[in-house]
Amino acid sequence: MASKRKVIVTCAVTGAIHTPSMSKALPVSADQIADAAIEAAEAGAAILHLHARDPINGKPSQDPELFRPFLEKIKANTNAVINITTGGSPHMTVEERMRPAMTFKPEIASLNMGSMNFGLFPMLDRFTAFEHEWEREHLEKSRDLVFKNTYKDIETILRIGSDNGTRFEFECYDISHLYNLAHFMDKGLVAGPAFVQSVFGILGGIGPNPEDLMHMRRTADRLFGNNYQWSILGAGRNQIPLATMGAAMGSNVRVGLEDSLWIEQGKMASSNAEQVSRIRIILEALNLEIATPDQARQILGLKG
Ligand SMILES: C[C@H](N)CC(=O)CC(=O)O
Ligand SMILES: [Zn+2]
Repeated sequence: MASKRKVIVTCAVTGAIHTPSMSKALPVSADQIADAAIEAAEAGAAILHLHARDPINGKPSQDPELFRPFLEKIKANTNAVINITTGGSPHMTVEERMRPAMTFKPEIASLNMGSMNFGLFPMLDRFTAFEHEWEREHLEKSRDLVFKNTYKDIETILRIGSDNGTRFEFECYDISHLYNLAHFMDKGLVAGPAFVQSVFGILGGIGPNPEDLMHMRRTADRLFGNNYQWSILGAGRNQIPLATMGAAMGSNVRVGLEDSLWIEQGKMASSNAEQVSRIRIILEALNLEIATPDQARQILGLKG
């Protein structure tokens, strides 16, 4: 009997989009981030995508010394693959964003495959009470915010990565980002299989509709053939439905409170692990199997 397809589950534990006043489940301190990540790994996440926050007010930070304590605790308690953000927060410079990946040389780092408007302000319709002033500003300022990752920025990050043996989770928020990735593959700066994380439902990028998924898949197949591993990230309420549709089409999946605070329509998730468990039940019901961290390393060609 043919073995079941192994699906790589990524959990994005805290991110830099949501703010502490939006959900009590959002991990902020190093211990909270570590414990949430370990729980998510125990629930089935093979890859842990990590950002850091100021422990006092929860503001996103790329200070390597804020990453160090939770990285040590996570590595002491799981063999999950560590994926460190280079996106940081859209309000940061490229130099600032690169610091933790350069310091810790992780197996994987995220890489946004282009510049874009990054519309977070629609969340102001849903969330109105904020403990810290920066939280409202963070959303308000996104009306006039461009997340910058030029071809020069991307090439710089790719070269640093290859020097450190770090491979990338290529965040593709739109079709043009797939062409940017193809450009760098043609230039020999990206060795396959490329781990393509297609992002759906962030204002400024592609929408969260089944046709958008199909178009991303069709384009990626044409550009990369089978020299890529596809993964689905649905923002907000689209997280579980799009991950389900993607997995049925052959993709890997990403969940976590960075991308969505919800577990279902109108119900907030109590933890990252709850989202991992929910998608695991669905994947196993689809007769698929969860990839272990070492299987994910093998599939993605990671340094281990
Ligand atoms: C939509 C996600 N925030 C994509 C992301 O995780 C970016 C990064 O950290 O580099
Ligand atoms: Zn991220």
